[in-house]
Amino acid sequence: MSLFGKLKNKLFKSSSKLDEGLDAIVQDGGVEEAPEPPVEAPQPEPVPAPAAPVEAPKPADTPAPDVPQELPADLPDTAPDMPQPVDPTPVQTPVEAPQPSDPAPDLTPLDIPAPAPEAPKGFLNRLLGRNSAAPVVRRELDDDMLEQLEELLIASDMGVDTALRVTANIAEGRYGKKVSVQEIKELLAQEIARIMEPVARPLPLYPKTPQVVLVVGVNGSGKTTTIGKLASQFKAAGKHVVIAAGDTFRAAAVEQLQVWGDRAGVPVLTAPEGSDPASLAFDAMTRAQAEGADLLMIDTAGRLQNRQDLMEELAKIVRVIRKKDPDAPHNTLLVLDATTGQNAISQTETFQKLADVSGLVMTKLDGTAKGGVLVALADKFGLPIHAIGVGEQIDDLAPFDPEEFAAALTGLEA
Ligand SMILES: Nc1nc2c(ncn2[C@@H]2O[C@H](COP(=O)(O)OP(=O)(O)OP(=O)(O)O)[C@@H](O)[C@H]2O)c(=O)[nH]1
Repeated sequence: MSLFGKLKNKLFKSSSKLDEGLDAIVQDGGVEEAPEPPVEAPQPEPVPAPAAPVEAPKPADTPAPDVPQELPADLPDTAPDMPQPVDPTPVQTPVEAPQPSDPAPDLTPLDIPAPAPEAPKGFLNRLLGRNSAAPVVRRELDDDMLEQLEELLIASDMGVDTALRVTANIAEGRYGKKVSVQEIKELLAQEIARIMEPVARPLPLYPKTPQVVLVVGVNGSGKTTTIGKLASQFKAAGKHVVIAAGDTFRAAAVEQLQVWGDRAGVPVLTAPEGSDPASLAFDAMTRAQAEGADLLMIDTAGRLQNRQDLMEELAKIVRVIRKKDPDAPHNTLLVLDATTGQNAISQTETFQKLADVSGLVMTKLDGTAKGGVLVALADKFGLPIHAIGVGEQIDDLAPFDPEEFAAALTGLEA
């Protein structure tokens, strides 16, 4: 299965709440209606007989057009949202994160047949056993329905403000009209994709190295795993990566990061338990500069129980690495766990006060029904979403694709 197919499947697990809720809303008070009459293919105009006989070309002589049958239907020509390799010539503007030079085997599926060209309308439905003449339930988009919709979006963690605005946008110009489940899903997916589009941006890469990426987030949000996955992607793209295990207070956290460093084939700098994380960050910066590393990723502690301590710790790390490079850290990634729902909002607020957060990675989007919080985050903070975690394996970090996400969240079938 392709990476995108896999991602979609994983994300679809998160859709059930919204998906089922939308079905229920339209069914509730909806009326079964006869389907629209099938659209007939236009008949060619009768052509008047030519005055003189014209020899028609023999179809047998014409070679059949070479129609590719094996194109992967769900793969783009290039992976537009995947991180792109960096041009070695220095550039002033940030460039996107690199794409692994060794594409995962998942990226080359060839067994998904492309739909036959020129298929008549309804052909696919008939092929899939869907009766295009089956009645469709439609419900009038009235106050009751809009209220139910708002409640559903709020329950799906989109947040009150976002839910109200999305519902209002859906109602605009359609109030009093009848909509089917498919139509409401399409409208909702469009609204969600529109909100998410501006924040879907890969981690920018800068020509100046080492680029320092400070990784923050509460314990258990997936920082270690995300650092390991990112390191593996950058390493595969030919980047020299160094990791600093900055959560020096927990031996288990350091060990875990070493495991991920080994998996990614990237060195992990550690310091004795309880030592100063800022001192480790300074040493790591020295080593990264000496080795000509492209990226230095610094893990940090996530103890929100004592915010003052954590704030001072993060501030000290930043002060110290700025002695080596006044522009560092170049990115401060906040890692959020999607399964925490609305907590992700308060965590973002808190970490924005503790550190200069420049972008987000949302983990554990596989198998959660709380993916809606991403919409609220995008709407409220507008921070770039660099990547999403969709599993515990090293290749389970994907670029964020707003349309795919919106379709998965609403249960919209392609
Ligand atoms: N299903 C799933 N699990 C994930 C994902 N990302 C991380 N995890 C799991 O979440 C748990 C916590 O991840 P860590 O990377 O250790 O989190 P952390 O923020 O470093 O936590 P501390 O080490 O406690 O600070 C682990 O069991 C990971 O396997 C993801 O995208 N999907």
